[in-house]
Amino acid sequence: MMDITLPLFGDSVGTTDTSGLSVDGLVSTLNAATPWQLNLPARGVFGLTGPSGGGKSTLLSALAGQRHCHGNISFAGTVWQRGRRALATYKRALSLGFQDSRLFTGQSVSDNLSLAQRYSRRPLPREERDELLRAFGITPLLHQPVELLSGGEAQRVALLRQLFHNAPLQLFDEPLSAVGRTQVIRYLLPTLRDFWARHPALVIWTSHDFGEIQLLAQRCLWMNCADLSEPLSLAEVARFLDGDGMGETCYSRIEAGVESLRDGLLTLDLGGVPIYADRVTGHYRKGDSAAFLLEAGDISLSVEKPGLSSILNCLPVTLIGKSNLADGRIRLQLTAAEQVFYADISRLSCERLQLREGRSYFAQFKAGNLAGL
Ligand SMILES: Nc1ncnc2c1ncn2[C@@H]1O[C@H](COP(=O)(O)OP(=O)(O)OP(=O)(O)O)[C@@H](O)[C@H]1O
Repeated sequence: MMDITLPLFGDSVGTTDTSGLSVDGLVSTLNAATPWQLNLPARGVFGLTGPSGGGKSTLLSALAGQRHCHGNISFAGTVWQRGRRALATYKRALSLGFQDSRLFTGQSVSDNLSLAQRYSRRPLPREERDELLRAFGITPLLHQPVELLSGGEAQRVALLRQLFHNAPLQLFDEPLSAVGRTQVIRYLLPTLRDFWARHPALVIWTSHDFGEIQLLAQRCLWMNCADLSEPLSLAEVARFLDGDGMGETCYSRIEAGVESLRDGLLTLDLGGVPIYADRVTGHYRKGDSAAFLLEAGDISLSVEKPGLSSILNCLPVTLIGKSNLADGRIRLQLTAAEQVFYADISRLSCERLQLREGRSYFAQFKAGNLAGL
């Protein structure tokens, strides 16, 4: 995974004036009927999701030059593919990470990471590498042969290897699918967000876990039956996922302004209402915008303002929609501060509270239920 950018085939066809990623009429064995078109800026995190077998991995390997295809690809002003002529993978300024980690066997964790750093054109300072090793829980594993790592450990090392390489285009193919969800949402995703804020790159993050994408990306590509969408809003993709039956656990993504962070307790401002999150590990400054996930099952609703409670968060909301879930519960669509989110409650609660669309209620949730901060 060397990070060398060269004009392709000499100066005659080598450069374009596009600074980001430009894909035009790209065809692999999978998508003759729907050539891929894609234009992304040089910086930003984009999700990529869609049904299994839709072609996501094929697209990533085509971008990396690891899959036979024809069409045009350029990145940062350099042509990577024109027609059937393609620049070798190692000459593209990218890294590609796989679900099955693909670490270099016969070497230790430390050897794998050192190699990525040696071939990086944007190497990280020592202190930052040490901090990432700690955040990813890799420090105690540094001298282990990679063959002895568990699936989740190997994925964390592989992801770290990509961060150490720090390429301008970073492609990820379900890189955290074997890592426990709590570790991913509470520690790894906030660390990644901090990392790309410090080291901007174009990142394409493929996952079946839409929660991961909601926490990392502002926009998302949808791939179904080899048909690639343009970058869509997260709300648009959430609608596809609902239609596809993939969204079993319903998370809402909410953004709020940072007020303060003291002793792991983060105070946020959501439309003038203070919201609290505890056990927060990311770096936040007053005035930042912070995004978090709230699971629909973690919200309770009251008709009247609740009294003093150990549940720190109490948000005035308006009910804008109700739908029946297959398991008998009711999914409520709520709005506050011009943001929409969901709460799942029992049918009995819905009847007892006599919930009506257009009316105002109080949504309560614990400080520990705000995930991803
Ligand atoms: N090397 C290959 N040879 C032949 N067919 C392949 C090969 N790799 C993938 N395919 C097929 O291409 C289609 C798209 O596969 P791909 O792995 O790109 O989908 P995906 O969206 O990444 O799926 P998933 O979400 O399950 O990882 C599938 O029907 C798959 O069986």
